[in-house]
Amino acid sequence: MAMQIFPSILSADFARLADEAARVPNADWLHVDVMDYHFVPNLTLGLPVVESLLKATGTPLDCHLMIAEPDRWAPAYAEAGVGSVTIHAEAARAPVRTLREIRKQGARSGFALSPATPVEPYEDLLGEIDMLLLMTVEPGFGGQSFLDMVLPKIRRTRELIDRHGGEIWLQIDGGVSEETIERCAEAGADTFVAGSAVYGAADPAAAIDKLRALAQGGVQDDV
Ligand SMILES: O=C(CO)[C@@H](O)[C@H](O)COP(=O)(O)O
Repeated sequence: MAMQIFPSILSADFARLADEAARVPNADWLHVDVMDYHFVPNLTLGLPVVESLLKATGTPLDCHLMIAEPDRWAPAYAEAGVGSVTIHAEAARAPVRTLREIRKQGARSGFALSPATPVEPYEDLLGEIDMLLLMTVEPGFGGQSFLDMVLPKIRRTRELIDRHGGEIWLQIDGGVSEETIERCAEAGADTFVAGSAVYGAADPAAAIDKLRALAQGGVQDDV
């Protein structure tokens, strides 16, 4: 299983986003946290900034919509050229329709679960999803501590995905660091969002290489 590292620009300098994207040429994708002060108690950026970032970097964008009305706004991100658009289970009112609309616009469809949201009720949705995101902190802020309680859910989700048989990425987001990434990989995650562990490092590109190697090691140790 290839391990992917997605630096979160939430921990980057928002006044220099193009430069910050260029500091991580070895990133698999760039993770963009869209927050609206309603679904989460924080406000970041929206579609106009994402459109500018698309022009400024060749790295594909993974937009994580932490907003109250994802059904209304998600398709526009896909239409703009974002490679992956993720909506939250707790906010979406018509997830099947919205996930299909994201795919119809040519993007990968992502579905996110906050730490206390169980995965089992969404098993029937797996056919509509290209990436399942398990939050390992409460959504809203970077720099929080990793929630160990999510590890059993990562294992159960890996089992569900393998049983489903599709090519669904299992993404983890929140508190991913050199201390936590091996446990997540061993539990079955293959796609890792890292904000402070990358942009808080003196050399963000080297931090990505280290995280990727640790994640790969977490899987190999388990075999
Ligand atoms: O979605 C979020 C927070 O809601 C994350 O993407 C954070 O930005 C991750 O930051 P670190 O925990 O890695 O610092």
